Amino acid sequence: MPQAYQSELATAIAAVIAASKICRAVQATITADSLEKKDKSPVTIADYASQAVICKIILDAFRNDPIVGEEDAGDLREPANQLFRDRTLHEITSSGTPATTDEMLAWIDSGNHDGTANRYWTLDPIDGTKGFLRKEQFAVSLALLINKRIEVAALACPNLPMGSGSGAVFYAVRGQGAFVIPLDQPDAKPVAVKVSKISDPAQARMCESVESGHSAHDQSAIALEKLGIAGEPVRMDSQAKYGAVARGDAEIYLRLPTRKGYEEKIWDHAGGVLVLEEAGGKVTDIDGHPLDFAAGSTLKNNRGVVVTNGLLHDAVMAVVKTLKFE
Ligand SMILES: Nc1ncnc2c1ncn2[C@@H]1O[C@H](COP(=O)(O)O)[C@@H](OP(=O)(O)O)[C@H]1O
Ligand SMILES: [Mg+2]
Ligand SMILES: [Mg+2]
Ligand SMILES: [Mg+2]
Repeated sequence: MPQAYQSELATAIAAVIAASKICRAVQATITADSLEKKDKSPVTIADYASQAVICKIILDAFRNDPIVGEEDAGDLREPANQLFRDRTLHEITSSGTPATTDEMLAWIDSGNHDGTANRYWTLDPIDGTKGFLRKEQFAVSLALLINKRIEVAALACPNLPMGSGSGAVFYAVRGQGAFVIPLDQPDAKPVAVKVSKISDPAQARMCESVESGHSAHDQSAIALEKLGIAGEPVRMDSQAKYGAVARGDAEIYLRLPTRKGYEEKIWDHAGGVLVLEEAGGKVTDIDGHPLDFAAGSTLKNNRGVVVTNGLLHDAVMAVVKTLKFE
């Protein structure tokens, strides 16, 4: 029997690779250049160009598929942002995708679905925009959800070490395992991705967001101490943290709530979660509940995220339950 979702997987991998190349080109040239969105978070020409190109590739292959993307073209349509808009178009066309301004804006806005369909993609065109601006880690994350379950994921981490170079593309289909290929050699033999076998909490390595506004660093420090882990957590932007736990570079990724009422976005997790689970890892919220991807575009039924290699999950949860949050 042919394996399920092979054409979706091939499309997803091609899309995140095409977008990663644009992001890399922009990251090599920008000097802290971003617009501020209404929620005060930054967005760059690369976020927009990545979303445009990925939406185009998905729609060329699966014309009727809804896409729940992080960005929309509202700000780009503002007359005041013409230069920003033109530079975004320039990045897209110079990557080899001919486009008019109207086509570009329409591709970006095709990512405006709300996550209520039976089948849809969710896209984070640049996850970790703050890391991208610091020229550190970021990810391009794409996942296909069917009947509210993640079935296919492609997660490109252009700056993550990979062999002797950098740039890793993780991917997974539910039930088929997780794999990684080098971003610059997509035809290389895929390598199976597996979590580490460490089961002693004191030996574990923990990662968390660089941004203390995205994850409570004071609480994770307490968790480290209670688990008996010496040293500092590794701070890293984006869903590269899911890749790091999936391939055994770390055993724990904590994302602890910093403020009441924040709802995690599905595009910040879907790609990473399937890769992690197919690599043998486990993810829940801080109460030990599974992440609920059936609630629209946010994980509104969950608070925080606890990721482990599976073996350490109970030990980590026992400590997380003693922490104090807003
Ligand atoms: N208060 C908050 N708590 C948790 N995550 C938040 C947050 N405010 C913003 N974020 C999300 O944190 C993501 C980055 O995660 P990390 O800090 O692990 O790199 C951002 O994704 P984008 O960079 O795609 O906007 C954004 O969606
Ligand atoms: Mg953002
Ligand atoms: Mg994100
Ligand atoms: Mg983003």
